[in-house]
Amino acid sequence: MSSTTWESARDVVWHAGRTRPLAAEPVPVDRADGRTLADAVHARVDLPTVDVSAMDGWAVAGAGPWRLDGTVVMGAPPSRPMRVGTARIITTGAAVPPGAVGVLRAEHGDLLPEAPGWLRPTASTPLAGRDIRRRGEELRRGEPLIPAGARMTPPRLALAAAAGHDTLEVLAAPRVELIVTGDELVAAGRPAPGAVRDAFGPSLPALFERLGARASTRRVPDRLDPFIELLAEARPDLLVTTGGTAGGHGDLLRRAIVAEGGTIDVAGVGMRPGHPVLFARTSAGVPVLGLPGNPLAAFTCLLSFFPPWLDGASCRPITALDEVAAHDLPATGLQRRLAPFSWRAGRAMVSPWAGSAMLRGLAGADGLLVSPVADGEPACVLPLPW
Ligand SMILES: Nc1nc2c(c(=O)[nH]1)N[C@H]1C(S)=C(S)[C@@H](COP(=O)(O)OP(=O)(O)OC[C@H]3O[C@@H](n4cnc5c(N)ncnc54)[C@H](O)[C@@H]3O)O[C@H]1N2
Ligand code: MOO
Repeated sequence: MSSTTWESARDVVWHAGRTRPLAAEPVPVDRADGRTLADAVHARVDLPTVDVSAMDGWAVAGAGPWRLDGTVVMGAPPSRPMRVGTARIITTGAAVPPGAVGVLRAEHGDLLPEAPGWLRPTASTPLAGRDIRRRGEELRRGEPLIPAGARMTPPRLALAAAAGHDTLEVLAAPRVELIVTGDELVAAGRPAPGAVRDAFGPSLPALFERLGARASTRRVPDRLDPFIELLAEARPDLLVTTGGTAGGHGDLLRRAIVAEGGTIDVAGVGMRPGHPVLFARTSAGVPVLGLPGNPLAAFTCLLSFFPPWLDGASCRPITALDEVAAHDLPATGLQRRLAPFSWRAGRAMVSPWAGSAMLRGLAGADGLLVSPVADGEPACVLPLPW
């Protein structure tokens, strides 16, 4: 299969995710922050559940002065009906008794010193319906509140709890199996001249965690047989490999996928760095994202293709990217260039360390810029999850 455009490759990966959605599981509301909803959340009650006071003061019936007639108990259902000419002490959020015309704020009334137990207004504000939050004015029972595929945030947790939910159906965190190849790699210490310290083992699991996934990591020798065996046995939601993608004599991944009986959907993408990236499925249908070994290329590919895969597997549309008009990345046609950038005076400025094998640019960047197709067009921004 020949090289695919960056956009089409993101679509292919999204569709692959969509055909194998993540499993759903119930979690208590207070454990659901950051999780993705498997089902839409609907209101289980009207909010407010009854007419409630919006202020501290008195619920009043008829025009003043009023005779004081007790206190509304906070959190209790609406109390006995009020008679015209009476007032009841009420606090913010307490149920307004039937028969009340409105709420007189504490600062707008006075207890009469000459007539204990009587209240008079001190401001001439109309009282009909005043400072009452009506039952269901925020939401109605059965109304959809948060759509399936949305990520839970603290205010969404608050909304779900307020609407009566104890548990939520969320998607299981995707299980990623990360396979790091490269016999030249050393796992610890200061690399000797010519040696290469493994940059992915310590960083990509953390990146997956930030993207909402759980990764386990394995090192595999640069030999075909163990790789084929691994592909045949792997059952994660997504298998991610690093290295061995380029079309030279190594080309370990492509040969292993074909030998295992898998299917290659994307063999190379019109992007730099990252053009040898590969997307495939094993014979058991497990999706495989093959990242190039060059460090920046691996990151540009992961940040280009993992989020669309996760959007698909979470049954939501592909997340649209922000655009930036003020940037210094030249147009490169359908062959996109991706570069770490920083904001300077409102302009996205590309890092001088944007080479495929470099890490220094990304380590200090605000985002990754994707070059426009034609001059004068905005560039788009791949957000960084840190
Ligand atoms: N004949 C060709 N050679 C290359 C091509 C090509 O099209 N034809 N493409 C170049 C591009 S572009 C890239 S990107 C790389 C992709 O290489 P591979 O995916 O095959 O990866 P390796 O050969 O295993 O490694 C490349 C490079 O990256 C270093 N590396 C690998 N893993 C790690 C790691 N975990 N931590 C740090 N550095 C790592 C590795 O040592 C190599 O230096 O191919 C070009 N060549
Ligand atoms: O695609 Mo390569 O990643 O330019 O170095």
